[in-house]
Amino acid sequence: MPLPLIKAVRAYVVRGGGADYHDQGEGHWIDDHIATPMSRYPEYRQSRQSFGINVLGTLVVEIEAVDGTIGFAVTTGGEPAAYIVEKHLARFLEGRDPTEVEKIWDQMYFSTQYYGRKGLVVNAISGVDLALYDLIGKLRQEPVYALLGGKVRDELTFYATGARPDLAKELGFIGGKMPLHHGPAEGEEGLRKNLEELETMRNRVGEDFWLMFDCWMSLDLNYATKLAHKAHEYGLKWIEEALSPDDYWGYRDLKKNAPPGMLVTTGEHEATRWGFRMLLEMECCDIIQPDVGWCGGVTELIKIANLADSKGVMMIPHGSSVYSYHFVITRHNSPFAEFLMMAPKADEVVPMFHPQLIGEPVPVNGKLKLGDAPGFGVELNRDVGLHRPYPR
Ligand SMILES: C[C@H](O)[C@H](O)CC(=O)C(=O)O
Ligand SMILES: [Mg+2]
Repeated sequence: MPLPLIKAVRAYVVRGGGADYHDQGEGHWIDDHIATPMSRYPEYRQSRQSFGINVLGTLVVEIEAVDGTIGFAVTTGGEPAAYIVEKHLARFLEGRDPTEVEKIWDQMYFSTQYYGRKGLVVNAISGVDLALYDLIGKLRQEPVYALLGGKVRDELTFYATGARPDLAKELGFIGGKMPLHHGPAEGEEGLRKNLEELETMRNRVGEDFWLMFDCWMSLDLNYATKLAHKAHEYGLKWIEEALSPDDYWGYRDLKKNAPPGMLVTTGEHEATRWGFRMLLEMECCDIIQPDVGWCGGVTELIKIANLADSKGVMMIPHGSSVYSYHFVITRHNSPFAEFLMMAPKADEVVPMFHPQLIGEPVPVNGKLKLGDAPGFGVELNRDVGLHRPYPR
């Protein structure tokens, strides 16, 4: 039976937490002297908010069908992304059949290609695509994982990202990914401190628990190679996003020169099948980490995941809560998932996209069974101060 046509697309902006998970209060581990490409400037070293990491805020996209059913999604991009959704992308959806996902994606991408391709525009496209999947699921009364071919395993298994892998172990996660705190501009002393932190955590968690470093694009090839070799002594499982996302050549060389057994991972700031094709064909990494809210949405992630699968590369999406859980549960090359610890001290499991999602599931003992609620299985919290800057 044909689904009701799309009546309206609306884009809202929300401040504080949620999809823009770096928009946190003072004292949160996620904003405490984390190495970034801006760490070369001492005045921007202590806080990522100081250089504007949270300047955009959260984007909420709603798509309403003529029967009143609403699909929605949250991602980042804030007001500029809301402008793109309302003024440019909405025309490719309103009046159309919601199941035309491929054609809608194609039209959104190619109509914006002259100013888009990556970053903010693909972020906005991702938000629309996720809301469209949520709408189709809600109209068909099926969870998104069922639309994607169904579960290949009963439950999700998680590692945790946060400043306290030792506590993550107690909470039942299979591993802990810690932020790197000191970049190349902090010299040998910074390198020593990075290694001391790793050693401390290794001593606390024992030999077998996975420990990883998230370098958030902050290093150069020499530093990353040196860090990888020194960290090997403490059993570092992977080195993540060590270099600029544009430095495919650097990633290729880092992977070639990494110590045996240590994985090189990247991709959370990469977008589309073409960006990931570069990473895969140049053999830049062992795990690709697309963020489904940034890389082009589910429609594009299907293509990215298939490319990775054909190369025998794992695809472990970056964060993004329910939007990645529904995908990961359907893929053999995504054997585990990331959980981002949003508690300020990384000492308890709290919903990743709080306060924007109602009913957001969280891992218990590092595991999660997905329910069968339609769409992505969550509702939008309308009490978070939704602001629609560009009503039509
Ligand atoms: C901890 C990282 O710096 C960043 O905030 C999150 C991230 O890159 C990840 O979860 O991966
Ligand atoms: Mg990361």
